[in-house]
Amino acid sequence: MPRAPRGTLPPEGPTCLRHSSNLSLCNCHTQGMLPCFLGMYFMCPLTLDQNFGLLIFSWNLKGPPLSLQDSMALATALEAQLQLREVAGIPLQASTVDNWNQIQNFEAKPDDLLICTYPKSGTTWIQEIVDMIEHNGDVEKCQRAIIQHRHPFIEWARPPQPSGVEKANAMPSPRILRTHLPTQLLPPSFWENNCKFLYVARNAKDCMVSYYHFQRMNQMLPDPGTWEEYFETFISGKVGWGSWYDHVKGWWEIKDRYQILFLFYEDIKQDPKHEIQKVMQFMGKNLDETVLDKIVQETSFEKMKENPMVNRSTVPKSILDQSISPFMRKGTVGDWKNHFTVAQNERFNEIYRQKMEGSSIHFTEL
Ligand SMILES: Nc1ncnc2c1ncn2[C@@H]1O[C@H](COP(=O)(O)O)[C@@H](OP(=O)(O)O)[C@H]1O
Ligand SMILES: N[C@@H](Cc1ccc(Oc2ccc(OS(=O)(=O)O)c(I)c2)c(I)c1)C(=O)O
Repeated sequence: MPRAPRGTLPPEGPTCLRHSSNLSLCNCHTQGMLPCFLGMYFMCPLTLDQNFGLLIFSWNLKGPPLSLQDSMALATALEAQLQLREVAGIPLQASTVDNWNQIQNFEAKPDDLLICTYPKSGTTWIQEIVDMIEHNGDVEKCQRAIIQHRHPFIEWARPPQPSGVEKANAMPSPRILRTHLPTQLLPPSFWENNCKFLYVARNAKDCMVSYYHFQRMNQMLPDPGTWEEYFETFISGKVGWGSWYDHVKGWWEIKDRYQILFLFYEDIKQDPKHEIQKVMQFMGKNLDETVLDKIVQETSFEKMKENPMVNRSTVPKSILDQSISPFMRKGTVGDWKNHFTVAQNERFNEIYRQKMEGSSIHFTEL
């Protein structure tokens, strides 16, 4: 089905993509037969992933068709939702910013474990590892829900669906939660309750590449533009959850002051059993060798790519278009070498040196 490029409106106004006609003329909207969704590049999906549902306006028009002017105004409002907004200089989703008070007032509990990552650092991977450890390697228990719903995402908000905070509040303890927030934006109660934090860092170059392909396929995010353009966007930190450098430095700097297990994607890749053992000990669990081996196997990239509970295949194509780039894309270390030019690499290395100056963090890949 043809789709208007992100961030632009077709000249005739928004379109009902289900029926490929102008929204204001489309019968399904005017007769109130269907709960319909404003067109543009939103595809009237009826099976939206819960997390994204409220991005999209829904209505049942029983009255006269929308005028071109009204439909343009609605489309503009929707487009505004796609833009990131800032909290203390960090770009976040608009709906997260609207819900900021609730997020900041979240009441953590002392036995909470918070999975923390910069986007595209292996969040899904560590979530699956943690879930398998929590459930003693029981694959069926880990199939109870898609991974997005297993560990509440504390800054996620899509009213009127329950927010990440509301989901966490409804969850029995001990809770496992997740966030992409940098340290300075974390709800203070996590520090006050001396919670456990599990941070996974991934080298900046592979993160950039992974985020670029994710923005290409995620229809709810601004189009990343060309690779050259995205290179600048990423370096300047104008992406969701802000600058990679500040995020990683921030968590690294405080790791010895709190209960933080700081892991590297590259280490998990190189020796998964060893790193999974560290996670197990941090969680206060003791699993025997055979269970550990099973967890290594079940959380391999190859297995997870085929697992519908983690590979995002349940998310509609109108949101995550995996024909553009799969969510489980490559899962390797060093894919940046297939993207960076020699000049980009030299420039990146110099910027990296400046931004990371004074930090003792060391990545095996960089
Ligand atoms: N089991 C696994 N092993 C290695 N990488 C994995 C993995 N599961 C997911 N990933 C990778 O983690 C990245 C997604 O991170 P997140 O879950 O934080 O969004 C993707 O990287 P690539 O785009 O480089 O393939 C994805 O392929
Ligand atoms: N600005 C909007 C829309 C919006 C929608 C999606 C979105 O992207 C992401 C959501 C979740 C993510 O984390 S993860 O679940 O994949 O780990 C990521 I990375 C990107 C964003 I940013 C914004 C709104 O406010 O509604």
